[in-house]
Amino acid sequence: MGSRPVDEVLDAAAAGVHYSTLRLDELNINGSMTGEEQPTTSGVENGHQEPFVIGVAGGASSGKSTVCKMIIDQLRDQRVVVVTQESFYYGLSDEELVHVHDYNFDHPDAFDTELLLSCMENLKHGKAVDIPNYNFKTYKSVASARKVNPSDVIILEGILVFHDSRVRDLMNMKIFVDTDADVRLTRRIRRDTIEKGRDIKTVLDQYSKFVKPAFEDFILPTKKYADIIIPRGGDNDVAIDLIVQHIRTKLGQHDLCKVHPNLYVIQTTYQIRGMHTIIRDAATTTHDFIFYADRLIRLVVEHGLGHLPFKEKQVITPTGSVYTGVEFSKRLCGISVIRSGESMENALRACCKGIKIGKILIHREGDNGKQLIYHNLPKDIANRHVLLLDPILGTGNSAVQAISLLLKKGVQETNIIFLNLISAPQGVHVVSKRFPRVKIVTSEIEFGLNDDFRVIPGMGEFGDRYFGTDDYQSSTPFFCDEKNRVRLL
Ligand SMILES: Nc1ncnc2c1ncn2[C@@H]1O[C@H](COP(=O)(O)OP(=O)(O)O)[C@@H](O)[C@H]1O
Ligand SMILES: Nc1ccn([C@@H]2O[C@H](COP(=O)(O)O)[C@@H](O)[C@H]2O)c(=O)n1
Ligand SMILES: [Mg+2]
Repeated sequence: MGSRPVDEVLDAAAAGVHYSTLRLDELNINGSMTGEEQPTTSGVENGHQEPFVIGVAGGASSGKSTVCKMIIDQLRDQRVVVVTQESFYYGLSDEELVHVHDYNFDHPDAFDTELLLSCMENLKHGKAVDIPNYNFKTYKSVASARKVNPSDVIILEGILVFHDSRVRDLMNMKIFVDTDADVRLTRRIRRDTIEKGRDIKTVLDQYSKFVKPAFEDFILPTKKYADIIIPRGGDNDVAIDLIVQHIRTKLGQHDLCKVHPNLYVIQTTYQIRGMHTIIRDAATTTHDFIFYADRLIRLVVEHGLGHLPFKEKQVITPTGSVYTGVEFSKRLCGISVIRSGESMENALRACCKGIKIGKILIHREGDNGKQLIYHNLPKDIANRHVLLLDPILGTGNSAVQAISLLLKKGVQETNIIFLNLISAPQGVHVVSKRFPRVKIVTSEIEFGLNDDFRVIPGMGEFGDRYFGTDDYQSSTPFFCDEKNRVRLL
């Protein structure tokens, strides 16, 4: 396929066609399309783009896991998976267990490198794998393996991940976390006594007998293979930032927030990821779905309110001091897009006492045609800031209809904040292109749209799941097809 200017691609999307072929990773910074036109699924699944494999090595407690977490947090709109070398420790035999203090866990032979290699090769070729689940207390792998799906970015971290040349050769980027030996020892003492329940004498004995010599003999010599050496590990924000930028460039994917300055994705945390994991799970009960969706909606609403203009205000505290703060904007209303947007009304009411909430109903005919069929808006809406509520931004068609109506009613574009739980890049492009001054606040960016214009990975029909009118039950059987898509039986 030849190059197409970026505007043309976006216009095609805005016209309601080609959504399923618009991929952010086809847009390079110069605004041309790169690569084959593909349906909107993972590059891995399409077989045209291998995942980007990053190796993170360094001494024990140098901050490898911390660096990985920081990279993942910054790559928030990419699918990233971390594989740790620790998962591939050989289990100890009964005989070895008796003499566990003589076992060298820092020697390359302590790891099942053949199994690690085969898992990494499969992941690199887009196949899901089962990663062993190693238990540091029993010194054995537990029966239940961890299923790891292919992703855009695979991070392999561990003390000796650069030791075997075959493993190194799978890596697109090699990072060595270089932290002072005293710092590593201090952290190790804290971690092994608190988290692993070991006594300090055992920790120090293991350190001088095995950990320190192995660092010098096996780990430090692999530093020469690193493309990037990060001094001070997780404290080195600049290095992490540069690494993330490089990964994005290599993937041909650019931070949506940089492409669209009107887009605000709330800072992710493991709590937020955990809540998303629950509401995206097809097996989650209606009760749990509502509970966790409500928690996430509340976060999005609070974040959205933070974008309203404030006036400075001074108050006198009970100690007689002056506190200089701000005053909430008063001319505000919420507009929910029926039906799923109504699920966001309670959170808005809980944050803004007595707020007026209007409604818009858009009927979906197929997916190219969307028709506005009902609206009930506050009469003075033109003078208000509007929080537009819809948990899912997919193609952007409904949003365009809703925002067009608000503008027709005299609302200023800059006074509209569109609140979503999840947003597909296609929808973000479409809304931002038409209404660049509308702020979009969301909690996660999706991978894209499938051939039926549904958001993927998504969470199904939000309204049905929230209001309990769906047929997803915890017992609903499903399977993952060859492309790792969930199929209901
Ligand atoms: N920059 C840092 N400042 C303070 N503590 C840190 C820092 N980096 C890591 N830690 C702590 O040190 C311990 C080891 O870090 P971790 O990232 O797990 O190291 P590794 O994976 O290399 O063993 C953890 O308890 C972690 O919270
Ligand atoms: N049963 C085990 C297995 C490993 N170790 C130590 O873990 C360190 C590697 O983990 P990092 O997160 O620090 O990379 C390594 O130094 C092993 O000695 C252990 O103590 N017990
Ligand atoms: Mg670690």
